[in-house]
Amino acid sequence: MSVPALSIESVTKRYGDLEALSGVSLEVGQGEFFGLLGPNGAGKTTLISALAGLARPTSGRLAVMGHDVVTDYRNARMQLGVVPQELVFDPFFSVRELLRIQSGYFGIANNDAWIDEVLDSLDLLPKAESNMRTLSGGMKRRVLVAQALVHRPPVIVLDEPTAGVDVELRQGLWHFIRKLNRDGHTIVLTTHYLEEAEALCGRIAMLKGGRVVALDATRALLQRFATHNLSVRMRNPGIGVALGGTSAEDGWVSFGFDTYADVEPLLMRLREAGAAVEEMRIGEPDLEEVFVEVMSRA
Ligand SMILES: Nc1ncnc2c1ncn2[C@@H]1O[C@H](COP(=O)(O)OP(=O)(O)OP(=O)(O)O)[C@@H](O)[C@H]1O
Repeated sequence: MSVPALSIESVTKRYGDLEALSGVSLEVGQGEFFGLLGPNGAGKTTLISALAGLARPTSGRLAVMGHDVVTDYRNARMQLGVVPQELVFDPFFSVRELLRIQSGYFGIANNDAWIDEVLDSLDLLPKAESNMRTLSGGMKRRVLVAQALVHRPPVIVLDEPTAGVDVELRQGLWHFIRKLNRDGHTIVLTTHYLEEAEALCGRIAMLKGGRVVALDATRALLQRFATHNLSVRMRNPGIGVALGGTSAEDGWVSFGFDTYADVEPLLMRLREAGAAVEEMRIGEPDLEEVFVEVMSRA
């Protein structure tokens, strides 16, 4: 068995009276595309800071590719690229200078060939000599991604990389990050865009109040919590309600169902009860429903 990309064991982080993380345990395997979801204040950024060695856990243990982030900090940090949420740069450097300085932090000299490759993949080559202060917000975000990659880390953590980013750039970023994942990198993503997490992540952990409240394959989460939905518009919606449906506007009545085999018997019962069906549509479960459900139960 290969060593896990991330191993997080019973991690607690206290800020004074506030417990930002309360015994978080999870493991992320090498090559996974993993989602870390949760409402504001759930502890996602705190967990990422602990992984990057920026916040020391009050108790528990974290390791990146088998290297403990406290006792073997340098090796752990070499294995990890973090794309932070905040856009903070020294405005006086050019993009290339910034990436050279970042390479220096990791003790890498003569990194220009790789820097050019990363800049090219992120469509930043034309801006390589521009000062950071002249870049747009979206370009700055791409520089953050480039910065996280200068030392070729096998594990990449992105903290809300698409917050406030336009559709085109968002798709470009995802294309790039998917490619990194296909090339073997482990990706951990936090996002408030649940559609994005659903499309990208193979497995998801949901955090609330510093605890893991759900942890499973994305597909399993969708199946476990969300039901499909059959909405039927009928002239006599009362019949649908009598059969267990929930009435909405304009004669629409909706029924939850678990598998498609349930649909036909449901339609038959409606027909037998004399319902005059005028229109119908089927809704698939989505991660947003699951998220709302998990958060309300936790
Ligand atoms: N340096 C700090 N000092 C004191 N409290 C902090 C500190 N950093 C975070 N917290 C608190 O810890 C809790 C978790 O915050 P964190 O930023 O990890 O949440 P998050 O899940 O990343 O939220 P968001 O989705 O808003 O980014 C919050 O209540 C926050 O106020």
